[in-house]
Amino acid sequence: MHESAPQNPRHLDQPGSPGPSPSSNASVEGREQTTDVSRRLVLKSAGAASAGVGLGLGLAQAAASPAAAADAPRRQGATMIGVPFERRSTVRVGIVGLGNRGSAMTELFLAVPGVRVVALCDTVRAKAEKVAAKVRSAGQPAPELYTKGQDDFRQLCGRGDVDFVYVATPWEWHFPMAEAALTAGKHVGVECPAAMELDQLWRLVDLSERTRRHCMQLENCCYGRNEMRVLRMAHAGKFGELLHGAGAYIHDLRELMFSPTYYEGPWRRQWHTRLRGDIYPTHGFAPVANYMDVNRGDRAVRISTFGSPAAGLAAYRAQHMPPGDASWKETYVGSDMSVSLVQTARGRVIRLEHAVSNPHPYSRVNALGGTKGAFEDYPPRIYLEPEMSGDEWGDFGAYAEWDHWLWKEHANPPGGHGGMDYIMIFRLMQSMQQGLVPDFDVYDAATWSAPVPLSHASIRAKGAPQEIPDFTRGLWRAGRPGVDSAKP
Ligand SMILES: NC(=O)c1ccc[n+]([C@@H]2O[C@H](COP(=O)([O-])OP(=O)(O)OC[C@H]3O[C@@H](n4cnc5c(N)ncnc54)[C@H](O)[C@@H]3O)[C@@H](O)[C@H]2O)c1
Repeated sequence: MHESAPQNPRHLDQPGSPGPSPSSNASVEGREQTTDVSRRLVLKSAGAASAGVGLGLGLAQAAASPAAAADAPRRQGATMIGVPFERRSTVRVGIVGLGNRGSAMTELFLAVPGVRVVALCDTVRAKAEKVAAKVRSAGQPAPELYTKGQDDFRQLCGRGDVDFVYVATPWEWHFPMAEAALTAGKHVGVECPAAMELDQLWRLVDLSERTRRHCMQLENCCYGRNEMRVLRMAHAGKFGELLHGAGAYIHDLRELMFSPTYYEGPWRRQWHTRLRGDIYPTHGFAPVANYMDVNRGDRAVRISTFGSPAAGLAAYRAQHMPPGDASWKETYVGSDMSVSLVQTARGRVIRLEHAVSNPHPYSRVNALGGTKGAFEDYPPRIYLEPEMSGDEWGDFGAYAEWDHWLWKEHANPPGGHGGMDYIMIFRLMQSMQQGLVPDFDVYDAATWSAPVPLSHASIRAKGAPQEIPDFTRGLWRAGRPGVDSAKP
């Protein structure tokens, strides 16, 4: 079974490397540790508890509250909101991590006109050579390879001829790699999630502001055809006043997580020995955050999470793994199903779910509701007044006129996940070539990833709400374009 699941192009995967986290104390032996992860986030959120951005507070009251901004570390540079890329006819890309994801995404970078893949990095030389062959067969010069160990990505980041670094490595590497790219003066796009700890998210915000380089969460689901259509309809008022939404990552990854060959080592499974909550929130959270203009007129202010027992991975191991397999040393603490509720400054509610360890058909839920109707995905269905009535869902296919211009222009995009990967890369490269403001920025990356540490902290605190920091430091109130872009 291949996680990218070409059988169903809408399935999203997570592809890994062994080795302990460079930045956490997580135990490979499996005992959950009260690591820096939970300590740091509890410290941060305790301060924000006085934020006054409470349940049901209206926008005006929320806006009047100084506490979220007060909780933020001191700004070290001007905001990156609304900052355009420097215009360049050719974008020169360096790619770090050439496993399942990095290798497939290289093909998409190569498919966009005006993009050159100039450097590749992976600790496994054979993987770099394989992807280099793809670059050459696309007619581009042989890329430089960086395969001399776990820190060679720093050399790639330091090259003078790289404009953009794409990071597709195990989660524990996302932060150090994004940090290195920004520090070297490069724009960086990071796979999901952007970082695993709250202080790392703040550090990315600070670094992006200081270096004047964009740090972006490459959340491909924001570019799904359904998501973009719902986004446009929501912004046009078709659902009325938006009230609630839901997003999820429900994907049975047991076979892949125990496969000796699919990921580069057991990194993906080992995160289940460290954190209890929603360790992969962005696929579900980001599209709904876009519908609700989070960081563009609304703000995610707090999260409460409850987690079920962790039983699925141990049950799978008992059935499939031979005695003596290294996995028998692991203790899984991650909740098989974690359910989070996020409240926004305008009082809206977003439900997030994460479940990857039990039998269940794939779903990102992707739901939205307002005063005039509702949408639910998997399968897509819509209920809008006055078109529908009598408790009968309507045909979402009938609303194709609401497709985003990117989908109207690229009806059959290449690549996996139904084409949204390509649409995202095309749009990002277009923004860099034309000198546009990116559709999403470091504030979105930090907000969408914040449930990783905060859901863990909430579960440990018996579901107690954890304040989500205002990474914009007060600038979330102004409306501005995002993924719902105008055609340039
Ligand atoms: N957005 C999506 O739809 C999507 C889909 C799949 C994977 N992902 C993300 O992509 C990332 C990679 O997943 P994957 O399935 O490709 O995993 P993988 O294990 O197949 O690939 C990771 C690669 O990183 C390399 N690597 C590890 N440490 C490194 C280091 N220090 N320097 C250089 N290279 C290093 C490994 O050798 C491996 O080739 C993860 O963050 C995952 O969540 C996102």
